[in-house]
Parts: sequence; C-alpha cells; structure tokens
Amino acid sequence: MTVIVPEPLLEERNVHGENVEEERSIGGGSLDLDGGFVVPDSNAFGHSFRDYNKESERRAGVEEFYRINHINQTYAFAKEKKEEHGKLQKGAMSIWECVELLNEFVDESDPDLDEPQIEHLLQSAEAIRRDYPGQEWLHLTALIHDLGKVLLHPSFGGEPQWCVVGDTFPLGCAFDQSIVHDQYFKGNPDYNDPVYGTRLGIYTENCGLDKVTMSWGHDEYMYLVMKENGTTLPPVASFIVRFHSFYALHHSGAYTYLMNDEDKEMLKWLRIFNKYDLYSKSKVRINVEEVKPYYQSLIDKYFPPKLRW
Ligand SMILES: O[C@H]1[C@H](O)[C@@H](O)[C@H](O)[C@@H](O)[C@H]1O
Ligand SMILES: [Fe+2]
Ligand SMILES: [Fe+2]
Repeated sequence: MTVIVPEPLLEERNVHGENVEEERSIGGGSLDLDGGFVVPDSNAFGHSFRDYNKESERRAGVEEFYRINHINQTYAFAKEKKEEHGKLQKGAMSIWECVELLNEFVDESDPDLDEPQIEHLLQSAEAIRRDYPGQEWLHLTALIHDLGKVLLHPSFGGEPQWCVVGDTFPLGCAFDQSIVHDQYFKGNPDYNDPVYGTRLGIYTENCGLDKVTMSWGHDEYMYLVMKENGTTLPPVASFIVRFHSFYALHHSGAYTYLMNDEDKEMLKWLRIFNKYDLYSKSKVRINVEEVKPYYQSLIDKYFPPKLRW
C-alpha cells in the first residue's frame, strides 16, 4: 500500500530552540525519534511528566477521573457516542471560535497542566512551529488537536470530563496493563466478557486502527469533525488527531498487533507530535493576538469558514 506522508525532516531543533543537525527520513532509513530532543526535567509542578502516582495537588482528582472513566467506557457506550456525536448536529462555528471556547476549560485528567485549554493549544502549536518551521500542516494540527474538548461545552454536548478527556484505549479487546490506572478496569462490564476480554477480541491481527473502536473522547470526535467538514490537511494529520491520546500504543508499544503498515508509517509522525503535545505544557503564556493572524491563514487554507460540529 502506498502511504502519502509529507517530506522527511532534515533539521530538528530541541525544545530550547537549539539546532540539532540530524538526518531523518520516513520510509527510507531509520528515524531517530529521540535524536537531540531534550525533554524538560519537570512539569510546572516540579514533578516528572505523566507521573500518575506522585503526590501533588492534582493526583487525587486525576485518579478519580480515571476510576470513573475506566468503569464506564465500554464498547457499547463508545459506539453509541460515536453514532450520536458523529451526526454533527450540535451547531456551526469556525475553528477559531472553537479555540476561544476552550478558554474556559481545565482538563481534569491532566497531571501536568491546570491552565485553560486555549493555552495548551497555542503552547503546543508554537513549540512545534519553532522546531519544524517548514511543516505548516503540523502547526495547524497542533492547534486543533484538542478542539474535540468542546464536547464539554453546554451548547456542544455538555458531556462530563470522563467521556471527553484523558488517555484513550481500544474497546472490544482486552485492556492492556500499560494503561494509566488500569486497576479500575475490573469494574468495567467488558472486563470479563468472553470475547472483549481476550487479546484480539473482535479484531483480527493487523486489521488497522481505522477498524478499532477506541474509548470515546475528544480525539475521535475531532477526527470526525475534520473528516465530515472536508479538511484538506494530509491524512497523517487526521491520524495524529485521532490517536494522540492513545499512550498505550505510542508511548508503551502495546496493541501494535492491531496496526497495519499504513498505521506504522503514521505512528512515526504521531510520536514526533507527542513530544510537543506533552512537553510544551507550562506556565508560559502565548500572546494570542500576536500569533492569531498566522494560524488564521492556515485555517483559511485547510478548513471551510464554518464547520459543522
Ligand atoms: O490528560 C491528557 C489530556 O486529556 C490530553 O488532551 C490527552 O490527549 C492525553 O492523552 C491525556 O493524558
Ligand atoms: Fe488531547
Ligand atoms: Fe494536547
């Protein structure tokens, strides 16, 4: 199968903006994903990133979030939500209007950030823009990747946090132990199901992630919004948005047997993206008015003026 991915990267900068000369190629030679990338020592709270057990002002709330999430995210539930929200009948608005709506939400699942979501969108987009100046599609992908969290908004779903944010995982097959707070899956009705509780469950080896029903949340929703509104961003952008919370896969290497060759190609870009999604989380504020014209020009290029949500 031919996979269309943008051109290889020939230059990389680390998170401090230093140039890291490193040849990379996608599809050809090897891709050294960690080459030169300097991961910050700690998050805004002085702890390691994604440490779900470290005592902090966010720990207990995050654990409670995952307890409820893991008990309620069943295969049947995710199918139902996809059906409901996939109709995109909640309203019409532009990408930037949605960015601004996220000003009022703080993500309860996140141990590393307690800033409004608009800050996170701009922080991740600006960080990736600085290191990959030639990849405008990636800048816009970062800006929009979490817009699905608009489901929290009363006029666009008013959903509880447990079915909007947090890491995602496949349903219809066994829960992997690398998933954050996996102990709570014991309370999930699918846990002991004779089919859903097995390694492959309802899937076949290398069936492709497109066939997999993920736990319902902002990733899948935004993917549907992009698709149904006819974005002209490359397919890999939609893949990044759709699976960016699938840490068991892109971080821990679980569920690789569900991937096909195309997924494997795109996973390389998802891993690059993830560094900026995760490690750009900080207390540094971006001047919205200053950067807005640049992002608006990208939005105009890759999306219609109003989208159905
Ligand atoms: O807490 C975070 C947050 O909800 C992100 O938006 C999501 O992509 C991550 O997977 C999750 O760990
Ligand atoms: Fe996200
Ligand atoms: Fe994010």
